[in-house]
Amino acid sequence: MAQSDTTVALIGAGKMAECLIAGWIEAGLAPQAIAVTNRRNDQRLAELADRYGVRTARDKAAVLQGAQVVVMAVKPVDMATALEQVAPHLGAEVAVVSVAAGIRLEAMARRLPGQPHLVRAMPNTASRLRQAVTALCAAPTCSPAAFDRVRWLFDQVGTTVEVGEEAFDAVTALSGSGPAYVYLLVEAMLEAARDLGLPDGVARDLAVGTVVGAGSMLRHTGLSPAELRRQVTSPNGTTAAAIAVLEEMAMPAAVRRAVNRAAARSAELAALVADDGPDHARARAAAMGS
Ligand SMILES: NC(=O)C1=CN([C@@H]2O[C@H](COP(=O)(O)OP(=O)(O)OC[C@H]3O[C@@H](n4cnc5c(N)ncnc54)[C@H](O)[C@@H]3O)[C@@H](O)[C@H]2O)C=CC1
Ligand SMILES: O=C(O)[C@@H]1CCC=N1
Repeated sequence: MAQSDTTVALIGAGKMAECLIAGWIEAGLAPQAIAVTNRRNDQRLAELADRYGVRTARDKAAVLQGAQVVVMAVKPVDMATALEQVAPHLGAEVAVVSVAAGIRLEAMARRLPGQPHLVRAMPNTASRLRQAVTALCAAPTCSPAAFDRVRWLFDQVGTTVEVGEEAFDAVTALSGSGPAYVYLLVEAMLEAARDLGLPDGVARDLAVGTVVGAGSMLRHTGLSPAELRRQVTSPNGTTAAAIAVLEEMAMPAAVRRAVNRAAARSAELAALVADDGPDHARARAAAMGS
Protein backbone atom coordinates (compact mmCIF):
# COMPACT_ATOMS: atom_id res chain seq x y z
CA MET A 1 0.00 0.00 0.00
CA ALA A 2 1.33 3.48 -0.92
CA GLN A 3 2.26 5.89 1.87
CA SER A 4 -0.34 8.30 0.48
CA ASP A 5 -3.04 5.81 1.46
CA THR A 6 -1.98 5.98 5.12
CA THR A 7 -4.86 6.04 7.58
CA VAL A 8 -4.46 8.01 10.82
CA ALA A 9 -6.32 8.20 14.12
CA LEU A 10 -5.73 11.15 16.44
CA ILE A 11 -6.39 10.74 20.15
CA GLY A 12 -7.05 14.26 21.43
CA ALA A 13 -8.70 16.96 19.35
CA GLY A 14 -6.85 19.98 20.69
CA LYS A 15 -4.60 22.63 19.20
CA MET A 16 -1.77 20.39 18.05
CA ALA A 17 -4.16 17.83 16.58
CA GLU A 18 -5.91 20.51 14.55
CA CYS A 19 -2.60 21.89 13.22
CA LEU A 20 -1.64 18.38 12.05
CA ILE A 21 -5.06 17.75 10.50
CA ALA A 22 -4.99 21.09 8.65
CA GLY A 23 -1.51 20.32 7.29
CA TRP A 24 -2.42 16.80 6.22
CA ILE A 25 -5.56 17.95 4.43
CA GLU A 26 -3.59 20.72 2.71
CA ALA A 27 -1.03 18.07 1.68
CA GLY A 28 -3.77 16.07 -0.02
CA LEU A 29 -4.54 13.29 2.49
CA ALA A 30 -8.12 12.14 2.10
CA PRO A 31 -10.25 13.59 4.93
CA GLN A 32 -11.88 10.20 5.42
CA ALA A 33 -8.43 8.67 6.04
CA ILE A 34 -8.18 10.79 9.23
CA ALA A 35 -10.24 9.99 12.32
CA VAL A 36 -10.27 12.03 15.55
CA THR A 37 -11.56 11.54 19.05
CA ASN A 38 -11.62 13.71 22.16
CA ARG A 39 -12.24 13.19 25.86
CA ARG A 40 -15.42 15.24 25.98
CA ASN A 41 -16.78 18.17 24.03
CA ASP A 42 -18.72 16.84 21.05
CA GLN A 43 -18.90 20.42 19.84
CA ARG A 44 -15.16 20.35 19.18
CA LEU A 45 -15.44 17.12 17.18
CA ALA A 46 -18.32 18.58 15.16
CA GLU A 47 -16.18 21.65 14.46
CA LEU A 48 -13.28 19.55 13.13
CA ALA A 49 -15.61 17.37 11.04
CA ASP A 50 -17.21 20.47 9.60
CA ARG A 51 -13.94 22.31 8.94
CA TYR A 52 -11.89 19.45 7.46
CA GLY A 53 -14.32 16.65 6.59
CA VAL A 54 -12.47 14.23 8.88
CA ARG A 55 -14.19 11.34 10.64
CA THR A 56 -14.90 11.91 14.32
CA ALA A 57 -16.28 9.78 17.15
CA ARG A 58 -16.26 9.81 20.93
CA ASP A 59 -15.77 6.04 20.86
CA LYS A 60 -12.08 5.16 20.70
CA ALA A 61 -12.67 1.75 19.10
CA ALA A 62 -14.50 3.51 16.23
CA VAL A 63 -11.69 5.95 15.44
CA LEU A 64 -8.98 3.32 15.84
CA GLN A 65 -10.72 0.94 13.44
CA GLY A 66 -8.53 0.63 10.32
CA ALA A 67 -5.90 3.18 11.45
CA GLN A 68 -2.31 2.35 10.49
CA VAL A 69 -0.90 5.23 12.55
CA VAL A 70 -2.28 6.42 15.88
CA VAL A 71 -1.15 9.87 17.02
CA MET A 72 -1.45 10.48 20.75
CA ALA A 73 -2.09 14.25 20.97
CA VAL A 74 -3.19 14.61 24.59
CA LYS A 75 -1.44 16.60 27.32
CA PRO A 76 1.33 14.74 29.15
CA VAL A 77 -0.85 14.59 32.27
CA ASP A 78 -3.55 12.71 30.32
CA MET A 79 -1.21 10.35 28.48
CA ALA A 80 -1.26 7.41 30.91
CA THR A 81 -5.05 7.20 30.83
CA ALA A 82 -5.24 7.73 27.07
CA LEU A 83 -2.70 4.98 26.37
CA GLU A 84 -4.62 2.59 28.60
CA GLN A 85 -7.83 3.43 26.77
CA VAL A 86 -6.40 2.80 23.30
CA ALA A 87 -4.37 -0.31 24.19
CA PRO A 88 -7.22 -2.86 23.88
CA HIS A 89 -8.12 -1.63 20.38
CA LEU A 90 -4.70 -1.74 18.70
CA GLY A 91 -3.48 -4.38 16.27
CA ALA A 92 0.21 -5.29 16.65
CA GLU A 93 1.10 -3.80 13.23
CA VAL A 94 -0.18 -0.30 14.11
CA ALA A 95 2.37 2.50 14.66
CA VAL A 96 1.69 4.59 17.78
CA VAL A 97 3.21 8.08 17.86
CA SER A 98 3.23 10.41 20.85
CA VAL A 99 3.68 14.14 20.25
CA ALA A 100 3.59 14.90 23.98
CA ALA A 101 6.34 16.82 25.72
CA GLY A 102 8.34 14.69 28.13
CA ILE A 103 6.66 11.31 27.57
CA ARG A 104 9.34 8.70 26.95
CA LEU A 105 9.19 5.72 24.63
CA GLU A 106 9.87 3.37 27.49
CA ALA A 107 6.87 4.79 29.40
CA MET A 108 4.70 4.32 26.31
CA ALA A 109 5.91 0.74 25.95
CA ARG A 110 4.92 -0.02 29.54
CA ARG A 111 1.37 1.15 28.86
CA LEU A 112 1.19 -0.61 25.49
CA PRO A 113 2.57 -4.09 26.05
CA GLY A 114 3.07 -6.04 22.82
CA GLN A 115 3.04 -2.88 20.69
CA PRO A 116 6.42 -2.74 18.91
CA HIS A 117 5.99 0.22 16.56
CA LEU A 118 6.32 3.16 18.96
CA VAL A 119 7.57 6.56 17.84
CA ARG A 120 8.12 9.82 19.68
CA ALA A 121 7.61 13.01 17.68
CA MET A 122 7.97 16.69 18.49
CA PRO A 123 6.30 18.83 15.82
CA ASN A 124 5.18 22.43 16.20
CA THR A 125 2.07 24.36 15.32
CA ALA A 126 3.48 25.46 11.95
CA SER A 127 2.37 22.04 10.70
CA ARG A 128 -0.88 23.90 10.05
CA LEU A 129 0.86 25.64 7.12
CA ARG A 130 3.07 22.63 6.31
CA GLN A 131 6.06 24.50 7.72
CA ALA A 132 6.71 22.53 10.87
CA VAL A 133 10.03 21.12 11.90
CA THR A 134 9.48 17.75 13.53
CA ALA A 135 12.00 15.65 15.45
CA LEU A 136 11.38 11.91 15.40
CA CYS A 137 12.74 8.97 17.34
CA ALA A 138 11.66 5.35 16.96
CA ALA A 139 11.68 2.71 19.68
CA PRO A 140 14.26 -0.04 18.99
CA THR A 141 11.35 -2.42 18.36
CA CYS A 142 9.78 -0.23 15.66
CA SER A 143 10.07 -1.70 12.16
CA PRO A 144 11.68 0.42 9.41
CA ALA A 145 8.44 0.20 7.42
CA ALA A 146 6.33 1.51 10.32
CA PHE A 147 8.83 4.31 11.00
CA ASP A 148 8.91 5.27 7.29
CA ARG A 149 5.15 5.59 7.33
CA VAL A 150 5.26 7.87 10.37
CA ARG A 151 8.08 9.94 8.89
CA TRP A 152 6.14 10.27 5.66
CA LEU A 153 3.18 11.68 7.59
CA PHE A 154 5.29 14.33 9.32
CA ASP A 155 7.13 15.11 6.07
CA GLN A 156 3.75 16.14 4.68
CA VAL A 157 3.50 18.98 7.22
CA GLY A 158 7.07 20.28 7.02
CA THR A 159 10.53 18.85 7.43
CA THR A 160 11.66 16.07 9.74
CA VAL A 161 14.87 15.20 11.55
CA GLU A 162 15.68 11.96 13.30
CA VAL A 163 17.36 12.39 16.69
CA GLY A 164 18.21 10.17 19.65
CA GLU A 165 15.64 10.24 22.41
CA GLU A 166 18.12 11.93 24.76
CA ALA A 167 17.78 15.05 22.55
CA PHE A 168 14.01 15.32 22.97
CA ASP A 169 13.93 17.65 25.98
CA ALA A 170 16.21 20.06 24.11
CA VAL A 171 14.25 19.74 20.87
CA THR A 172 10.98 20.37 22.71
CA ALA A 173 12.45 23.51 24.27
CA LEU A 174 13.89 24.74 20.97
CA SER A 175 11.41 24.01 18.19
CA GLY A 176 8.31 22.65 19.99
CA SER A 177 7.94 25.70 22.22
CA GLY A 178 10.03 27.95 19.94
CA PRO A 179 7.21 29.58 17.96
CA ALA A 180 5.94 31.12 21.21
CA TYR A 181 9.27 32.89 21.82
CA VAL A 182 9.06 34.48 18.38
CA TYR A 183 5.43 35.52 18.95
CA LEU A 184 6.39 37.13 22.26
CA LEU A 185 9.10 39.12 20.48
CA VAL A 186 6.58 40.28 17.88
CA GLU A 187 4.07 41.20 20.59
CA ALA A 188 6.70 43.42 22.22
CA MET A 189 7.67 44.94 18.86
CA LEU A 190 4.02 45.79 18.19
CA GLU A 191 3.62 47.41 21.59
CA ALA A 192 6.66 49.55 20.86
CA ALA A 193 5.27 50.45 17.44
CA ARG A 194 2.04 51.57 19.09
CA ASP A 195 4.04 53.71 21.54
CA LEU A 196 5.68 55.29 18.49
CA GLY A 197 2.29 56.07 16.96
CA LEU A 198 2.23 53.60 14.06
CA PRO A 199 -1.26 52.38 13.09
CA ASP A 200 -1.79 48.76 14.24
CA GLY A 201 -2.36 47.36 10.74
CA VAL A 202 0.75 48.97 9.32
CA ALA A 203 2.81 47.86 12.32
CA ARG A 204 1.59 44.27 11.98
CA ASP A 205 2.40 44.12 8.27
CA LEU A 206 5.87 45.52 8.89
CA ALA A 207 6.63 43.33 11.92
CA VAL A 208 5.37 40.14 10.29
CA GLY A 209 7.23 40.91 7.06
CA THR A 210 10.35 41.52 9.09
CA VAL A 211 10.15 38.16 10.89
CA VAL A 212 9.36 36.25 7.70
CA GLY A 213 12.15 38.05 5.82
CA ALA A 214 14.67 37.40 8.60
CA GLY A 215 13.63 33.74 8.65
CA SER A 216 14.13 33.47 4.90
CA MET A 217 17.55 35.12 5.19
CA LEU A 218 18.53 32.56 7.82
CA ARG A 219 17.26 29.72 5.64
CA HIS A 220 18.53 30.81 2.24
CA THR A 221 21.76 32.81 2.63
CA GLY A 222 23.65 30.17 4.58
CA LEU A 223 25.03 32.96 6.79
CA SER A 224 25.12 32.67 10.57
CA PRO A 225 22.63 34.69 12.64
CA ALA A 226 25.56 36.67 14.07
CA GLU A 227 26.78 37.63 10.58
CA LEU A 228 23.28 38.55 9.41
CA ARG A 229 22.89 40.71 12.51
CA ARG A 230 26.21 42.44 11.77
CA GLN A 231 24.97 43.28 8.27
CA VAL A 232 22.03 45.20 9.79
CA THR A 233 24.03 46.96 12.47
CA SER A 234 25.72 50.15 11.25
CA PRO A 235 28.33 51.58 13.63
CA ASN A 236 26.65 54.13 15.88
CA GLY A 237 23.40 53.63 14.03
CA THR A 238 19.86 52.79 15.10
CA THR A 239 20.31 49.01 15.33
CA ALA A 240 23.41 49.39 17.50
CA ALA A 241 21.39 51.60 19.83
CA ALA A 242 18.66 48.96 20.10
CA ILE A 243 21.01 45.99 20.52
CA ALA A 244 22.86 47.83 23.29
CA VAL A 245 19.59 48.02 25.23
CA LEU A 246 18.76 44.34 24.58
CA GLU A 247 22.21 43.30 25.81
CA GLU A 248 22.10 45.67 28.77
CA MET A 249 18.77 44.09 29.73
CA ALA A 250 20.27 40.62 29.27
CA MET A 251 17.92 39.53 26.49
CA PRO A 252 20.31 36.85 25.12
CA ALA A 253 20.89 35.44 28.62
CA ALA A 254 17.14 35.50 29.30
CA VAL A 255 16.44 33.52 26.13
CA ARG A 256 19.12 30.97 27.01
CA ARG A 257 17.71 30.59 30.47
CA ALA A 258 14.18 30.27 29.13
CA VAL A 259 15.11 27.51 26.67
CA ASN A 260 16.99 25.66 29.42
CA ARG A 261 14.00 25.99 31.73
CA ALA A 262 11.70 24.58 29.04
CA ALA A 263 14.02 21.58 28.58
CA ALA A 264 14.06 20.99 32.34
CA ARG A 265 10.26 21.14 32.36
CA SER A 266 10.12 18.56 29.58
CA ALA A 267 12.30 16.25 31.69
CA GLU A 268 10.02 16.78 34.70
CA LEU A 269 6.92 15.93 32.66
CA ALA A 270 8.31 12.41 32.15
CA ALA A 271 7.20 11.67 35.72
CA LEU A 272 3.57 11.98 34.63
CA VAL A 273 3.67 8.52 33.04
CA ALA A 274 5.63 6.67 35.68
CA ASP A 275 5.04 3.12 36.81
CA ASP A 276 2.43 3.65 39.50
CA GLY A 277 -0.70 4.38 37.48
CA PRO A 278 -2.80 7.34 36.36
CA ASP A 279 -4.10 8.23 39.83
CA HIS A 280 -0.61 8.74 41.17
CA ALA A 281 0.29 10.58 37.97
CA ARG A 282 -2.62 12.97 38.57
CA ALA A 283 -1.49 13.59 42.13
CA ARG A 284 2.05 14.31 40.92
CA ALA A 285 0.66 16.53 38.17
CA ALA A 286 -1.25 18.59 40.73
CA ALA A 287 1.92 18.90 42.79
CA MET A 288 3.83 19.96 39.67
CA GLY A 289 1.20 22.52 38.66
CA SER A 290 0.20 20.63 35.45
N1 LIG B 1 0.45 23.11 21.28
C1 LIG B 1 1.69 22.97 20.79
O1 LIG B 1 2.31 23.93 20.25
C2 LIG B 1 2.39 21.65 20.86
C3 LIG B 1 1.89 20.62 21.63
N2 LIG B 1 2.55 19.42 21.70
C4 LIG B 1 2.02 18.35 22.52
O2 LIG B 1 0.76 17.99 22.00
C5 LIG B 1 -0.08 17.53 23.06
C6 LIG B 1 -1.42 18.22 22.97
O3 LIG B 1 -1.22 19.60 23.16
P1 LIG B 1 -2.35 20.64 22.77
O4 LIG B 1 -3.02 20.22 21.52
O5 LIG B 1 -1.72 21.97 22.84
O6 LIG B 1 -3.36 20.45 24.01
P2 LIG B 1 -4.94 20.64 24.04
O7 LIG B 1 -5.31 20.76 25.47
O8 LIG B 1 -5.34 21.72 23.09
O9 LIG B 1 -5.50 19.26 23.45
C7 LIG B 1 -5.47 18.05 24.13
C8 LIG B 1 -6.79 17.34 23.86
O10 LIG B 1 -6.70 16.02 24.34
C9 LIG B 1 -8.01 15.65 24.80
N3 LIG B 1 -7.89 14.48 25.69
C10 LIG B 1 -7.40 14.42 26.94
N4 LIG B 1 -7.45 13.16 27.42
C11 LIG B 1 -8.01 12.41 26.44
C12 LIG B 1 -8.36 11.05 26.34
N5 LIG B 1 -8.13 10.19 27.33
N6 LIG B 1 -8.90 10.62 25.17
C13 LIG B 1 -9.16 11.47 24.14
N7 LIG B 1 -8.85 12.79 24.20
C14 LIG B 1 -8.29 13.25 25.33
C15 LIG B 1 -8.53 16.91 25.49
O11 LIG B 1 -9.94 16.87 25.60
C16 LIG B 1 -7.99 17.99 24.55
O12 LIG B 1 -8.96 18.32 23.56
C17 LIG B 1 0.65 17.82 24.36
O13 LIG B 1 1.14 16.61 24.90
C18 LIG B 1 1.80 18.74 23.97
O14 LIG B 1 2.95 18.51 24.74
C19 LIG B 1 3.69 19.18 20.96
C20 LIG B 1 4.20 20.16 20.17
C21 LIG B 1 3.64 21.48 20.08
O1 LIG C 1 4.05 23.97 26.02
C1 LIG C 1 4.06 22.74 25.89
O2 LIG C 1 4.24 22.00 26.88
C2 LIG C 1 3.90 22.13 24.52
C3 LIG C 1 5.07 21.29 24.12
C4 LIG C 1 5.78 22.08 23.07
C5 LIG C 1 4.88 23.19 22.78
N1 LIG C 1 3.83 23.17 23.54
